[in-house]
Amino acid sequence: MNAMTQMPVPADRQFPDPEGATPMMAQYLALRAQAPGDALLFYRMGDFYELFFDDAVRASAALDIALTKRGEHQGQPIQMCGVPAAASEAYLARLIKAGFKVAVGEQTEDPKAAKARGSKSVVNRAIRRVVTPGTLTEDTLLDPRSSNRIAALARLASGECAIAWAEVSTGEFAVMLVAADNLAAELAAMNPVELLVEETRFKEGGELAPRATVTPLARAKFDAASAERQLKAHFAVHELTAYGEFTRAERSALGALLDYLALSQAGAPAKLAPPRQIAQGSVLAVDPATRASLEIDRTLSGNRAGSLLDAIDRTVTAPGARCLAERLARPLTDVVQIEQRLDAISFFEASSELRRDTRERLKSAGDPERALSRLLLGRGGPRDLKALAAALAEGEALATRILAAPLTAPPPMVAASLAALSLTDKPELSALVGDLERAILDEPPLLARDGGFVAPDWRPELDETRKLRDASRRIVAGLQQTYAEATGVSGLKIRHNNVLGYFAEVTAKHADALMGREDFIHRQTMANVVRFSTVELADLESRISSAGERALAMEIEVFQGLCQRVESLADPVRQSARALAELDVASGLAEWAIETEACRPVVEDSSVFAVSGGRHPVVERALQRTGEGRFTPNDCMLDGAGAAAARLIFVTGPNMAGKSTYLRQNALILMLAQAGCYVPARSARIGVADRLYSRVGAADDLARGRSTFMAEMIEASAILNQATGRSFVILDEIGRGTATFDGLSIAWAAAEHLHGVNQCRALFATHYHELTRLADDLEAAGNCSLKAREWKGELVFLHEVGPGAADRSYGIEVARRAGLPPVAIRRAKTILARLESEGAPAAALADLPLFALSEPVVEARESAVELRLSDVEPDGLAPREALDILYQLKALMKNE
Ligand SMILES: Nc1ncnc2c1ncn2[C@@H]1O[C@H](COP(=O)(O)OP(=O)(O)OP(=O)(O)O)[C@@H](O)[C@H]1O
Repeated sequence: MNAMTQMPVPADRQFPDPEGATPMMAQYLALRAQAPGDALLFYRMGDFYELFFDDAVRASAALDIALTKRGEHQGQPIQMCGVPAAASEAYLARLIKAGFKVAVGEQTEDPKAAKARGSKSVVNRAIRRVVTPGTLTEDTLLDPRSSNRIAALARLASGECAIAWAEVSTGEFAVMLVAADNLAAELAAMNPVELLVEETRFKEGGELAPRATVTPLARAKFDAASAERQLKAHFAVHELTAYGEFTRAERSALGALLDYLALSQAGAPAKLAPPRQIAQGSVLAVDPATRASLEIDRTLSGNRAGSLLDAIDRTVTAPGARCLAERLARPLTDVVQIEQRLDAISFFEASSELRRDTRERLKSAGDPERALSRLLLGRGGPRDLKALAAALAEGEALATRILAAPLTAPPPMVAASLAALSLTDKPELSALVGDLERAILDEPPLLARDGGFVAPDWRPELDETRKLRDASRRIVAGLQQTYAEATGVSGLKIRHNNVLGYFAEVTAKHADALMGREDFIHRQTMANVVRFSTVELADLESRISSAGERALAMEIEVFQGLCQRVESLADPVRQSARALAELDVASGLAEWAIETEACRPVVEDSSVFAVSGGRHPVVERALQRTGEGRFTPNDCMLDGAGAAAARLIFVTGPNMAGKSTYLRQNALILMLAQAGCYVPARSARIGVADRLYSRVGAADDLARGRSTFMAEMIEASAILNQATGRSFVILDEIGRGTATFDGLSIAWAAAEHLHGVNQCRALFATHYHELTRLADDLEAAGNCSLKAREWKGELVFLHEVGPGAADRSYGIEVARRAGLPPVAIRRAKTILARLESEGAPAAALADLPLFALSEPVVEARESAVELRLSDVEPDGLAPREALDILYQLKALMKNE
């Protein structure tokens, strides 16, 4: 979502006052006043949702539908547009995507009941929900493979900050304290679609979470004391300590979020799990710039294809895909937890048969998490019930299959999943699954509203009523024949509509045959046909409709009964759904590991980073796909303590040799290892990092008014200010965006700072060869370089990392390959030769980066004669041409 789509509707819009309004318009304006100002109001009128006034203007423009008028209010025409209720989800989806919120006002009584109160009364209506990006539950509106979080940010005057977040569709509800300078990193990890902030912090919210819709709330909503009351009431506990010791900021964030969810669900708040408190520092901090530059879940251009997540995702279910995305978004720092995840992968890696069976079974598990949440919110249907039953039954079968495998005992994480999935020790859940399977037809309709989903044999009374209804229908069908014979009109038809009920219909020319008869009562004459009712038909009609109504009422009762049972077992159902997702992730990662020869990393509490044969999973895949050759694996050895290896390594080498790839692949390996995944390497020993930073060629951040160089410096200063001895940093060509000496000085100082002050593990790619000399002076710094070779006049990149600094950059060769005009290439070679041949006459020249243009070169302007000569290829000249050129040169000399 971009900045343009944020809050397109100001909260303080004015609607007309109700003075002089028709009763319906008065009701509309009352509802409009209740709805949040920044939301559009969908006002249900029969089969349509109508929008009026400013709402109509905005919605008709956003949806590209006709803007019309309906009557007048206070002498002004009322603008109106509408969408059919049956297709409203598609329109909602488009509005939400465009950054709107929508309050849905429904009819809360039967129009007949309103009529009974008097002919002028208006059908009662109420706002049933406010649809916002963060409170969606509909499958059609959600991306099945990504989570849909809503977060609230509380910042106290004391500086204490907390973020609470929830996933309405799964019931997740959590909170964590966050250091102010980590807010952006945490929000990037969480990736909420909607962020609630105090109204005075609206702008800051947009900066912290540029991809979210930012919703400003009144300051009072963040009041910690009322938050505590609300939380206690919601979870029906005396003390919140049951769930943890929450600080004021945490309570404030949780309360604001809960309140918003309750309001958006119009008093029927989402069924959330009790708040989970996430410890600070339990997650590898990765700031938004790093996350973006490493292309974790989407590429810099915003696509999932080409990201790390896309490269390693072999999950077969939507909840599995969401769980994997979550792990990559929040890699861990706790070695024990990481090891547990790795154990689960190893378990599935060990047996290909078990892995295949597991993945096969999971494919039919569906998305029980989201089905459950829809049912809990009263928005589910029979299909959701059936989906839950299928998932739970599949889970049970899977647990039995895995436990029966002739393997070593499953590791703790897998064992916990199997325990959650087993139904043998959960009689109530098991009975529910059995009942759901028997009670609901195999392919039930989406909604319960129209019935037709309860299986035969489930309720004998229902079967009886249905039989009655069907028998009456058969009698009606039989009557057509009887009436045709009795009247002698063979074309007589029995039809049905909502106004007349069942009636006999004949063409106009046969009407007389029925008109005179007592048993046929004339009801309607149309252009071509005439309609009659009979006592018999009326009687059957009432029998059919009352049987139908009774059958529907029974079906709804069955549905509600089953929903209540699901609700009372929501916790174990949720745990089973989670277990399926985790088994999907573990077996999927094992599949990926085998397919790509990834290895299990040794993860430890140390400052070592030792990777042998490391690869970049995305670049490798791209090379395979395009058939451009094999990826060259490379080692990387760092030690924050400076004992086993250098802690800071300068990476040099020609352009295009693979420096950026090398830097990124090591950052990705660290991230994957801490997320509890295997890593693309022959072997890896990874000391857990607290923060990961990557400064790799920032693009212009013009939207926020920052030049490339400014953006680069902001990121670099964050790193130098925040990186600790346990952090891991990759820096790519820092300082290149400014004048040479400035750039070199900045790079130099940054390297010294990282080495001496931050003392973190760092890879530092640079074209400033002067920097490589630092490796001799700094006790724990080293050099490595990517090799290239000239072969038959062509430059060949080996993509191989070796010790020591690069000797040459081959920049001009790369420029030639890129198609710079030959004359410019020749010119560049001349300048380079001059720069190199002058050795070190002055400090300034000596300190020049090897291959950048700079001021002294501009002074060394060539004469016209020299320029003309440099274009001459003597071997290709005929004697006559050579003579001509000599004359030209003499003329040029005269002019100079
Ligand atoms: N280890 C490798 N094995 C095979 N090909 C590689 C390897 N590393 C990089 N490449 C290929 O080389 C291309 C250039 O790599 P990369 O962008 O990392 O170079 P660079 O040295 O950072 O270049 P520059 O200095 O111009 O930014 C990649 O797109 C990739 O196709």
